[in-house]
Amino acid sequence: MDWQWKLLPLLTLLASFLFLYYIQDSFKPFQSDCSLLPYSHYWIASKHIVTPQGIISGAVEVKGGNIISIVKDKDWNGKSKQVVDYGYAVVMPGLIDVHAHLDDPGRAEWEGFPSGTKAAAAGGITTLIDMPLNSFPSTVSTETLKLKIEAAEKRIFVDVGFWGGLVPGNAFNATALEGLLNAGVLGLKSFMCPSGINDFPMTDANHIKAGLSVLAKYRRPLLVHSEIQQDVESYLQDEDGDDPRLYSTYLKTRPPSWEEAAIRELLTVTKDTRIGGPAEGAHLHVVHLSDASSSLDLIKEAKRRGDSITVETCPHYLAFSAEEIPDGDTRFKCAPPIRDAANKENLWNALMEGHIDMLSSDHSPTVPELKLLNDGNFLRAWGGISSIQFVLPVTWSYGRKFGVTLEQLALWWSERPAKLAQQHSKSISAYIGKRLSGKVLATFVRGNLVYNEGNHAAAACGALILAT
Ligand SMILES: NC(=O)N[C@H]1NC(=O)NC1=O
Ligand SMILES: [Zn+2]
Ligand SMILES: [Zn+2]
Repeated sequence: MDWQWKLLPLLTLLASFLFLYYIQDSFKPFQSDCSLLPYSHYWIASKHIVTPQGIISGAVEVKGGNIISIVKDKDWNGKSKQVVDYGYAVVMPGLIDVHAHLDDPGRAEWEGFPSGTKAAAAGGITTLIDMPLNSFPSTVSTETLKLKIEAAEKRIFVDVGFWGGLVPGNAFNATALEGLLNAGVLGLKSFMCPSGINDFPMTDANHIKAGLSVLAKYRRPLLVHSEIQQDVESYLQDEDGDDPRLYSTYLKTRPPSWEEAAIRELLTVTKDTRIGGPAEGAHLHVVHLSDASSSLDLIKEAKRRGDSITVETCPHYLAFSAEEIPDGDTRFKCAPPIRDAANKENLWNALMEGHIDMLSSDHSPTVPELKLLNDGNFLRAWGGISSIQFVLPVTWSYGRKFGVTLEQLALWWSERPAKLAQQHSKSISAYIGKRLSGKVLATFVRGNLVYNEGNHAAAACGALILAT
């Protein structure tokens, strides 16, 4: 049913132009607030087009919202055609961000659907999957998903899908979970430590096991924030202990052993996802891995054993290191925390070697007041980094030292995330590649030029992506 649903807006568009199509030639300009381009049939030309068969010089033909052909220079004559020529700038698949917190409804002043999806478009992201927490209420039931959908409708500039929340209140209620999955969430997300959001309590291995058995039937993934509190006392210490304005004070409160403990616990459950196991068909995805040592080793071992498990990390763990975070600069506070430079290097190595499967933003903004920028108290400030607009240039800039290729960017940011969310990337974006450090020039979503050098399309024409 999925493809039919996606075709619907396309058909509407086609139907309205059908009459004109027959009396005019196919290059007839069309007027749509959805796109900054006045054509629905055109070619995107570039010397660097990232395709599954490697990088080519040529053009991508787009018609009625779909890519209908990709041609190499030698087979193409651009004359008398509608061409958007990006020269040496890179044309590549749009990014799919599987981990973003848009806080609409309920906390739209942190980030709303319009602002968040415009920032995504400016960053080359053409699809984002919204996390079930930080909005109010949290997305944990069919009713609360409906509120999300209502808040998003006609207000999104890129495509948006939703993860549902797995919480103690629904974990043992298969009917409730099935209702949520039937209503269209692409999978579920849970926390193994306090989430910082009151109506999103944490789950333990029993909740997760129960959730996975329902997800197995739907063949949809469970995403887990994998940290378990180890030493509550050090976590709670504050003024009486070390200086809360020092990043090192915060770092000590969330050691790698938290991640390791959570992943160790998760692996007791993921063994059920092996072929022939009781939860075959379910998949577990570890979000925002920060610890590149024991935690990563455990995941590698589970993959070798045949568990259905993947792992992501985020640009902030690849770009920053604990040593360089200035005192009181709580913009860098996130959980799990940014660790030392050696760990960052190991995360890059793991990514390059294929042990980390994909990247996501974990875009988790809030209002400046809750970041406590004046106090600079790392222990009390909101944990979460606002980043959605910058992830592609950041990955490219910091990855060059490690020899990152454009194909790898497409693998980590488009292909693997698409597989996790069971989406097929249809969209394309262009950004300046090798000669500069990487800047998104333009973003196309379903054939619409939604972002072009600082300008956004007038209308919010992103599609809602609901699982069927
Ligand atoms: N609630 C929420 O967004 N938490 C996120 N922030 C962060 O830094 N890590 C998270 O899991
Ligand atoms: Zn998290
Ligand atoms: Zn998150």
